[in-house]
Amino acid sequence: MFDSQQQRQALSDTIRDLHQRGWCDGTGGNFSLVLQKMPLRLLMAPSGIEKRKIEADELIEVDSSGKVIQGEGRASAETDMHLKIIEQTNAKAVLHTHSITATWLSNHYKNTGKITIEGWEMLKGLQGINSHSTSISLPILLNNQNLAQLSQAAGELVNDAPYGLLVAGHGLYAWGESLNEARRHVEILEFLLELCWREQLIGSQKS
Ligand SMILES: CSCCC(=O)C(=O)COP(=O)(O)O
Ligand SMILES: [Zn+2]
Repeated sequence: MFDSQQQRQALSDTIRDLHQRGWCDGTGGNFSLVLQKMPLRLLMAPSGIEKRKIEADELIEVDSSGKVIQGEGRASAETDMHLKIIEQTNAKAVLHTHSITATWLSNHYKNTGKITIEGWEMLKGLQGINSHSTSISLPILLNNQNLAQLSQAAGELVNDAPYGLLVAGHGLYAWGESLNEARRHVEILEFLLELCWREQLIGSQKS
């Protein structure tokens, strides 16, 4: 079992790595790790912090109502989304990225409410998938600055979602039963979205 300092280090390392991938530029994205389930204690990046240089001691602890219980700064504007996903699934970590690919595709497909992805070997990186011959539907929610409404809408979808969902014109939420699993799911989903985007680009060049 990791102690709290190791968890801080693991989460801040993950955030900086995701920044290096170009998936949370500037202050974009937010990230959480469950320290304790009952009562809930969530380790999170504070609101408005640059993800490029976040350090372990800058992370804050948040309770089940989104109140900061340890550390400096405000809770993320999107804390409700993290709380809802953790409340409704077995997630121990939620990673929210703002890649160009997820931002563009979620906007492009927002009227269909989902992106269907099928047939790729990399699908097997998602927990529970054992064959390329499968199909996932990544739900897309319309963006909403009212986080109570956005998280309620997310709550209706998370149990059928493939460890991820998109918010239109905004980004990806991915989760897992450990920080490692959540990170793998971000990498897999971002990879699959990148394939969709490149297919779109090739398609639009042909026509
Ligand atoms: C330029 S980031 C806009 C806000 C956002 O979508 C995000 O993920 C970061 O919000 P936070 O309050 O966690 O800084
Ligand atoms: Zn965001």
